[in-house]
Amino acid sequence: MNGNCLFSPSPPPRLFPPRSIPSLSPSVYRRTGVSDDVAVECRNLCFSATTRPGISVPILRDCSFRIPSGQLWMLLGPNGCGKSTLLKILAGVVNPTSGTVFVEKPKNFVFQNPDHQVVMPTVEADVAFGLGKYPDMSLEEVKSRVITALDAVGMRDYMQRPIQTLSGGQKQRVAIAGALAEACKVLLLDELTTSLDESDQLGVIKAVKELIHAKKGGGDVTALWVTHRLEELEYADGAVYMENGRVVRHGDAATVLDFIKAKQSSYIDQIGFSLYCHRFAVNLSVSHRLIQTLKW
Ligand SMILES: Nc1ncnc2c1ncn2[C@@H]1O[C@H](COP(=O)(O)OP(=O)(O)OP(=O)(O)O)[C@@H](O)[C@H]1O
Repeated sequence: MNGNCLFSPSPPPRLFPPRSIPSLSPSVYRRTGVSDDVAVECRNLCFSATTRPGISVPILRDCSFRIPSGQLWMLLGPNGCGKSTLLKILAGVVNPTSGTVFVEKPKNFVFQNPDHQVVMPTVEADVAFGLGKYPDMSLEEVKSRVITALDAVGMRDYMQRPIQTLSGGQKQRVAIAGALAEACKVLLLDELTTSLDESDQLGVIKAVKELIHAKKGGGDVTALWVTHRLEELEYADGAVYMENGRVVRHGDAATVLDFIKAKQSSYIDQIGFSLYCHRFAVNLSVSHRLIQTLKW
């Protein structure tokens, strides 16, 4: 590899959102009272959006949970329950209305669509791109970080590949490697597998799980993964389940999965009972009409 191909002396202007995100309001993003083995913690977090006519609409209501360091957690819930809003608050892109948030730094946000995040012509240059903000870093250090990060996501053999020749899942892994190269401690991953085929979905989720459990890429990495797919819970250590802006359950993945399945089956039972009642009523009405007709 030719390390000199990684950078021009001054990095090109950034067209896309940075991978490392500055916190908006330090007063709500603090570690006060959070133990050292916790990577993410929210306490009584609320967020309301103000609509055009000036009406305040509650989106997140009193959300509290904590994620231990070095674990992969999933954030689940029905459409519109507030998952993306919560992730944006954790990323520091949106400020909460009240409550406190702690997210270990450096933290990185990986977007749903990798094309919004992979910006350079080759895999190697893309993973190195974020390191351009450390002008004193030697090329050897850059090279070593790029190799370690690509190794962590199983993409080392693709180092010289043009980005446009990669599949969606491979691009996701390159985006994750870019975050790891910057030695991030917390990865915030927004529905990465939504647009991927089944093998790419598994490839990305396994890469994240392996890097967390193998502690590759240097130190403990913690990930929070937003998903709609219940089957992805199988790969998680823990989960947060939301409904209507509230955290309804959080804890180990198996317990949260059991809770969601129980909810689903009670919902199916309710529908079944309603259908049964409906059919019974229809049958009754038909029988009644039949009797009337026969009488006539
Ligand atoms: N700035 C805003 N103004 C008004 N309403 C908003 C705003 N941001 C989010 N919402 C509303 O808040 C609710 C939660 O949105 P959010 O995108 O966080 O949900 P989600 O769980 O990520 O949904 P999905 O699973 O469909 O992606 C939605 O009803 C959304 O319309």
